[in-house]
Amino acid sequence: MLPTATRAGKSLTSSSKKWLARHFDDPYVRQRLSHPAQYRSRSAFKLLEINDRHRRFLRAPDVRAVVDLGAAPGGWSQVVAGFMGWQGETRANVRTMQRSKQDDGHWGLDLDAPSQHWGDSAGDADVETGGRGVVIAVDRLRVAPMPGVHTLQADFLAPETAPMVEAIIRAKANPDGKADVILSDMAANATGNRIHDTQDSLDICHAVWGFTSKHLRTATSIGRKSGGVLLLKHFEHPELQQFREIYLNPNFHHVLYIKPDSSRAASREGYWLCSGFKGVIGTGNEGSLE
Ligand SMILES: C[S@@+](CC[C@H](N)C(=O)[O-])C[C@H]1O[C@@H](n2cnc3c(N)ncnc32)[C@H](O)[C@@H]1O
Repeated sequence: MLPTATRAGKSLTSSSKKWLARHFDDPYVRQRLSHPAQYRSRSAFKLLEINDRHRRFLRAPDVRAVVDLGAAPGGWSQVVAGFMGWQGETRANVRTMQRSKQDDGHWGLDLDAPSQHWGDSAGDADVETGGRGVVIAVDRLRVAPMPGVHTLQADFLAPETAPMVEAIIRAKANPDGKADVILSDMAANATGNRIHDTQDSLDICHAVWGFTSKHLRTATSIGRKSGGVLLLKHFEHPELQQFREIYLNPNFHHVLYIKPDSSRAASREGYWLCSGFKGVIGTGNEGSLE
């Protein structure tokens, strides 16, 4: 069935109509809408593809703390929580999704509902099955609760956010305040101005790197040479390439550029999959596994 927005096409501008036509023609959007996991976003397929093709870093049984930055509406968090053995949607969420699906046929989530800053799914756990570890989902937008995922609605570029994320990691049975995997799918709204958009992407990459240098577990502490993984979205540009050379290449055993098939060809986005974190001297996160 066509989404309500499409059925109400008369009130849309021609560019919105074109966007909707492209959107619902997209095989990954179709896959999302029919997939039994009810992924909240098309982006979920990017993470599944990256994980399947490259080292299956999310499947390692020693992964017990994952930070998902730019998590809304929650597709990546769903994928990770699934790998950690968390299953199901909270009953309240299923109701919200069913209602929203009827209402807008789009994301399937009520993003305007009141925010749950320190969301703990335990109270809604009647449809979930228990997994191991925790996913911490951070976004400026609300991420509706799901089993195994703790949500924080905050701007990651604000200085007070990183300490809040660290506090959640510590509170969730990781007293060292460190995560095994850090994912960032954060992207500022594109303006079309190349200089502006490049600067936004650089700002995000710097903020994520600042957090990673202090809070990603090292390969040494995990005991695996490929342990300690950062997946970082960025926009392709020579300045971003420089960022990679200065901050990522020296501090990880492997850094791989990935443009998933599921990423739209017209988009300048790409991902760096960085594995085997060596630790950074002077951040309190030293150590290497040579
Ligand atoms: C492509 S979407 C992420 C999709 C998500 N990975 C999923 O699978 O559902 C990018 C997200 O980054 C978020 N974002 C952008 N800048 C941010 C910031 N400074 N702090 C927090 N979130 C941010 C946006 O709100 C948006 O939800």
